Amino acid sequence: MLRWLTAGESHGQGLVAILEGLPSGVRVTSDDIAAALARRRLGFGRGARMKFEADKVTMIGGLRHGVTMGSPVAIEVANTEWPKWQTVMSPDPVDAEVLAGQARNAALTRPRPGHADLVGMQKYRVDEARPILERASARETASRVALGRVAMAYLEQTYGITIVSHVVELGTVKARYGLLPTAADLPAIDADELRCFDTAVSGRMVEEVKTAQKDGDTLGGVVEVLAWGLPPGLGSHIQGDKRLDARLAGALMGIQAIKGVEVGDGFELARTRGSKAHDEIVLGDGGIARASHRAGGTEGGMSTGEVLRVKAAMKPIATVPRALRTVDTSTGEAAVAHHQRSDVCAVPAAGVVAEAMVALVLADACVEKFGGDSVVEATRNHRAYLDDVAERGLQIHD
Ligand SMILES: Cc1cc2nc3c(=O)[nH]c(=O)nc-3n(C[C@H](O)[C@H](O)[C@H](O)COP(=O)(O)O)c2cc1C
Ligand SMILES: C=C(O[C@@H]1CC(C(=O)O)=C[C@@H](OP(=O)(O)O)[C@H]1O)C(=O)O
Repeated sequence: MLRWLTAGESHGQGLVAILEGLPSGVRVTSDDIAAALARRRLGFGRGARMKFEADKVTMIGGLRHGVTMGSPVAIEVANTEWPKWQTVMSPDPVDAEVLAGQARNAALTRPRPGHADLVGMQKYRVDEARPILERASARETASRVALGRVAMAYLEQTYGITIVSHVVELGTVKARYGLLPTAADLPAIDADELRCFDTAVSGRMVEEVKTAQKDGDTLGGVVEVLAWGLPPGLGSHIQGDKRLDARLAGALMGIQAIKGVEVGDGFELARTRGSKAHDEIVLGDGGIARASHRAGGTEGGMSTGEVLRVKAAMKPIATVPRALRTVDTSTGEAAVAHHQRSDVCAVPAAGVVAEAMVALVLADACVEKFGGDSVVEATRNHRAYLDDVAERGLQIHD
């Protein structure tokens, strides 16, 4: 079993992340992780903080000379903003007079609709939103992307699995494309830092963000994560919590602001008759084949061996510049929500986080299916399983 955990606040000293259960022999470096973190900062419409803050990565444990040892991988992502916040966010007590002189310490008593502020104040018995928003903030996703990069290295090197995300909807703009059969078919387009594989559509998405920004508004959208090279049989039908689709949905919904998940043609299938909804099993050139790919790569809670396709819907950013109505909890009077600098749109970044979560779930399912304390052992188990499926005439030929 793979286990992961993160800690740290948005304006704290840094984030820490631990991943336990990977075999030895996975090659990954702090540069690989820094590159993954750099991708998460991209996307047109992100706020000023993305420009002036750097993600400083330190590998704390689990690796030696760029190779995992089988021990827990521990990563620190330092917040380079920390010097400005070290009094306000000090873990140790700070003199009240010193704190009073800090503008950053002003009590946040005008909770933002759509963020964790109000319910967090109710639940954790605090009189302002700072202790809540610090952890609710999607800054935390940097630590999950760091772990996801390690999981991706394991998936690529052991099983040849590739994972990619792209933006399929941003505000009212939709991207249209056919099903991409292999990762190699992806055009290498990252237009205007919007990870959308259709340049024309990317341009319209950028305009959508600019217009929202001009209007003092924010945007959400939909990202899709695709994974190639999965073996059949990851996950299981035998218990709800073992189902691969359930595990993917839980992990994607665990990303800040994700409000919907779809596997394959999900919601569209609900509107389609059974005769048109399922992927018929037919005789292809080499043996068994599928006539279509609507299910998105899972059946019965197990990977089918086809391209995995999952979508995640992100609601618009909660910190709306043209601030929304709220109540000032210190006076009990009507007010507008507190607003600081903020992202207008973080959909492409959410795609990078979604990739990381898919990688962690798939890595967990692979560890469960193929075991092995080293990459060599896991690779051998994987090969033997695929050979057996092929010998029994059950391999899918697309
Ligand atoms: C990559 C990313 C960046 C985000 N940036 C912001 C932001 O700048 N301002 C904001 O108010 N919310 C932002 N959010 C959304 C909030 O983190 C989220 O709305 C909040 O944690 C409340 O959780 P909920 O939306 O799931 O209810 C971001 C989310 C993600 C995934
Ligand atoms: C810091 C990151 O995202 C932050 C996520 C976030 C939120 O409320 O979720 C609010 C913003 O923080 P701040 O208000 O300090 O500018 C984003 O910048 C990051 O992704 O690294």
